[in-house]
Amino acid sequence: MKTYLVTGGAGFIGSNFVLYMLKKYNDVRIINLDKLTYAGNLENLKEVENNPNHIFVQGDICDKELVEGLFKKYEIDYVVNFAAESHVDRSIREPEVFAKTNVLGTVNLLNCAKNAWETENGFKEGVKYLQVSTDEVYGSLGETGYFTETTPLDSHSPYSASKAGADLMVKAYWDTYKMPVNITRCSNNYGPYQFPEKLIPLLINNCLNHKPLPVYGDGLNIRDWLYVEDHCKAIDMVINNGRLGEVYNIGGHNERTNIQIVKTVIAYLNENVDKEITEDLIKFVEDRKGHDRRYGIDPTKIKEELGWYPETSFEVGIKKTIQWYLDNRDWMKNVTSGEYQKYYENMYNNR
Ligand SMILES: Cc1cn([C@H]2C[C@H](O)[C@@H](COP(=O)(O)OP(=O)(O)O[C@H]3O[C@H](CO)[C@@H](O)[C@H](O)[C@H]3O)O2)c(=O)[nH]c1=O
Repeated sequence: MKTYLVTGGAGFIGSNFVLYMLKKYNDVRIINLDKLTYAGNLENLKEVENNPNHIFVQGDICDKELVEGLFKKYEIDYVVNFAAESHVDRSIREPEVFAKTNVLGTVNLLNCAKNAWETENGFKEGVKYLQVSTDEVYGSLGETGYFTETTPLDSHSPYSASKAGADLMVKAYWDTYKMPVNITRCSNNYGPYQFPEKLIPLLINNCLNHKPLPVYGDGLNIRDWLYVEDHCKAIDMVINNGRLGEVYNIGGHNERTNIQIVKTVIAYLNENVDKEITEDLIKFVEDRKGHDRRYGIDPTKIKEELGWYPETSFEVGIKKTIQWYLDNRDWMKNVTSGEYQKYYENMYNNR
């Protein structure tokens, strides 16, 4: 039995990872540490609520005593750090919280892991710290070319700067102490349980409520979309087989302009749900400050070294995703109303 400390496991990618791992393996135990900010939701984990291999702990990755306590209480083999403030627009308004959670939180996790895992001759056998990072640390591409693992870091937003800072701390623990680590850098994820501040669920939510669809700038910025389950599969592979100290880029090779995404969502909902959902809802608005023009990942390294490939094409993934939000309208209502958060805060405070 391997024990994982998964941080941010009630958030979008984190909860998908927890569900993926518990479905795939009977012999893993997951300690799920999540602060339950606005973007984390225990509703995402309902399927594993009664699974004895899933232990939920509400708390902050910056809390040294708490994290140290988890290492003392459980024999942790792997740390997978999903916990992060992740929304670029928010980071432009309030950068401090991004520096605190993303950089200092990562340092705290690294340090607690190091203290627990270090032996007289190095590190315990088989342990690993995996940092879940982002392609945004590489900055913005022109019309051609792709990010590879050797592309220099050139982050622009406070969000991506905080993620780059965290990545450099992880690298420092490898370079300085030879602590076993990996860093993964993914492109834009989409799928179930994504908080509707991010483009795709925001579009779905607004369409269903006949609200305008805000498109930043000219709508021609490009993102490389990755179905979240394919990302989870890649992380599992990197934990098990990634070469120590290495970075792996994870991307679906699905580049789309934002306006293409907007039109795809409208077309699906118009055809399947409501004829009043039309392109008239599109509203071009002021551009995001420092808006990166294009992200595109070259996933050759993870494909060649670990045999990873994305299983879900964008055409299939986007339909599955929209349908999931249609089938889970209560989830959308709960996460946007904050009701769920209050309910669970009470529940955990009363334990
Ligand atoms: C929310 C929103 C976004 N946009 C644009 C901005 C971007 O070009 C694109 C996608 O925006 P977002 O969904 O906020 O995602 P983006 O800024 O690319 O960053 C995401 O993808 C990154 C990976 O590339 C992750 O590291 C970030 O945590 C994640 O938030 O859509 C709009 O035009 N209108 C909107 O209302």
